[in-house]
Amino acid sequence: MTKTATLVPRHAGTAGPLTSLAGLLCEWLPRQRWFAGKDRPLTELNLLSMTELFPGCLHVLVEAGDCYQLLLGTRERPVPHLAHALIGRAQQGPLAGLTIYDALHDPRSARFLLERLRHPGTAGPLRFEADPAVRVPSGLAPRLLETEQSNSSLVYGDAFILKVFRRVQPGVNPDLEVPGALAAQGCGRVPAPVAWFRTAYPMGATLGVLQPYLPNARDGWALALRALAAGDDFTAASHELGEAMAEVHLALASAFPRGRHDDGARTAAAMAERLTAAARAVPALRPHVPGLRSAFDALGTCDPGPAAQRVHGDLHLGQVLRTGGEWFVTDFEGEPSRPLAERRAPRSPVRDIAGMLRSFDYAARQRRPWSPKWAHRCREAFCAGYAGRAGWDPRAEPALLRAHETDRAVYEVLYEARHRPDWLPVPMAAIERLAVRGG
Ligand SMILES: Nc1ncnc2c1ncn2[C@@H]1O[C@H](COP(=O)(O)OP(=O)(O)O)[C@@H](O)[C@H]1O
Ligand SMILES: O=P(O)(O)O[C@H]1O[C@H](CO)[C@@H](O[C@H]2O[C@H](CO)[C@@H](O)[C@H](O)[C@H]2O)[C@H](O)[C@H]1O
Repeated sequence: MTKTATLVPRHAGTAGPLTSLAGLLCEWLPRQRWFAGKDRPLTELNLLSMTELFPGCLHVLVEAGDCYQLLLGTRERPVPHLAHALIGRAQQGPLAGLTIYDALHDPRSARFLLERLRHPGTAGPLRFEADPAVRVPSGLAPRLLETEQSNSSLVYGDAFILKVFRRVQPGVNPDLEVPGALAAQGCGRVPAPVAWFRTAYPMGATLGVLQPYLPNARDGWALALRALAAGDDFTAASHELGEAMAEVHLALASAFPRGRHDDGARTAAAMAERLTAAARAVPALRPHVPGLRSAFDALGTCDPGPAAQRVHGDLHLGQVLRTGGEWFVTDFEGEPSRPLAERRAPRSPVRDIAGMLRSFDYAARQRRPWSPKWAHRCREAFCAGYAGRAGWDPRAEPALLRAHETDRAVYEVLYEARHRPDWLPVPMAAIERLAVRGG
């Protein structure tokens, strides 16, 4: 399928005139939801690699603060049905005269990409691999998910979903590593990878993962909002979610080496450091810093809870899917802004529990007037479900839970300030509450 694979050596593509590829990308990248460097104008980027994946589709890695993966469709003439995916028309450089699109929006390119995954092999520095035990049929119709995402996902015939990582870091991506390891443990709560692709240049890194698609699934966020709007109880679902998370934590603890019990003082110092960095970026946090710090300091004296282990790392209601009366857990990438080594390190499982508890609060705050009792009931049910399976009750050590919830709320403040400033009041309300209680 792949005819040629051209690796363009590291090459400084300064923005300059907006009609070069680099110039077009400097305009286009900051408009993408998954682009992290929105805080300042993008004036320069480096083209790290460019590989022809198939005729009319280039695989590109660019350095623009971080390394980003792009699939660029090139056409001789504008294509009206791809107008929404237009990057622009290059007037200089190797692509001069071509109209360039985000190829993931183009069904033709998306079909070719699936073909590549169905046939393991290489294309320049790219390597396509697959689980030989799973048969992926050809000709499945692609559709690009339009949900708010940190990456881009293509669904093929409602049978498989391909996540194309946008921000690429060296090393194996946990979203390939963890589901693979959990499948080997027989954990049925996480869809197992069936094919994936990586690059060897300019670093060894995972680029995308194909998994079975869970048909007719609704994510926990949509289900929680629906329950809230209808005045329905969500405690039974929350209880089952707690059980499911405990199962996933147990499987993670068997699949990966465990760490020691968290050293409270060290964890508190790391949390305080994240708070300092967040307060530097978000002035609204600054008055609360002393109160929030005292929530962390309590870690020095409270029970450390369960030993550190691999965790999900960015758990919230949007990461869990329900279908056939069961919960499934997705997206093991961790917090996208953190370095990969940190995301792969053993952490306290309380981190995940805190993430989900914060998510009940986020959901409750979508209703007017907001519904703290609803969130409280969900928290209790989730913790009870977790305790029943894991043998450890997250409510046993309130200071531990509060410190992790505070750390998570600080992350959320930074996340919202960068990506969705309109949402900032949601984690800020929690910050105000946690700072007072912590103080
Ligand atoms: N195996 C799956 N089956 C069905 N839907 C899925 C599956 N995996 C992910 N999704 C959905 O795809 C969307 C994006 O997935 P996610 O892993 O959260 O991406 P990102 O890391 O880019 O935010 C979410 O709406 C999620 O619910
Ligand atoms: O893109 P990801 O799913 O990997 O996660 C990032 O985006 C999430 C929002 O889409 C963000 O989650 C926050 O908002 C949710 C509601 O939209 C809420 O349920 C979560 O509790 C809250 O943290 C997540 O933090 C971020 O990493």
